[in-house]
Amino acid sequence: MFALQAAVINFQLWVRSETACQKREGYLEWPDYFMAVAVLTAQRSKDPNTQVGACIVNPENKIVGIGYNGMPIGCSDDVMPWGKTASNELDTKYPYVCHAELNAFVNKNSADVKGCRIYVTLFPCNECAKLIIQAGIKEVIFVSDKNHDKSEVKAAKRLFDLTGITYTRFTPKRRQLVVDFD
Ligand SMILES: Nc1ccn([C@H]2C[C@H](O)[C@@H](COP(=O)(O)O)O2)c(=O)n1
Ligand SMILES: [Zn+2]
Repeated sequence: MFALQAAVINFQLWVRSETACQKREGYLEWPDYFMAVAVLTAQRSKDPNTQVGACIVNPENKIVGIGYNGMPIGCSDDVMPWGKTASNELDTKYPYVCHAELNAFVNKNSADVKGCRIYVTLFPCNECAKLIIQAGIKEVIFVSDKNHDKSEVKAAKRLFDLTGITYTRFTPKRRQLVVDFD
């Protein structure tokens, strides 16, 4: 009788420790993680209207570059214009602001980005599409396509189609990810 009880107890301990050795559930999966990095990076932007973030990821799921839209280095955010319209186009942000994708390439920490994918919060314009193609990026994952009717975006899609670069709207696994410093 005593021997039998001991055997039962041991078995229960084994079951409990097996459960504890399972991997954690609800962890952040790669796509949500990379897009969250792009979204968080966009929060660095000083653009009062549209904040964009980009995150370049290599085939080994390593982040090799991140960027957000901002004025060139040395051009004070407090002096440069941030408006969309002005009587003179030179007094708007457009001729000066560096796009998030451009900054992600410039900030890259690897020799090249061939075969990488880029996570962007806004669909790339034609100028960024050219950079994406020339750099050897194979896949674009985007959140917003709010400028889909603009020729910059239409041209970007034409370039991607011609060069076989895929572009996919991001479908998150989870709707919200809270960063809580508390
Ligand atoms: N793929 C893109 C498209 C745009 N941007 C930047 C450029 C501007 O700072 C802003 C767009 O401003 P809006 O015309 O919406 O007032 O977004 C970028 O970084 N990447
Ligand atoms: Zn662009």
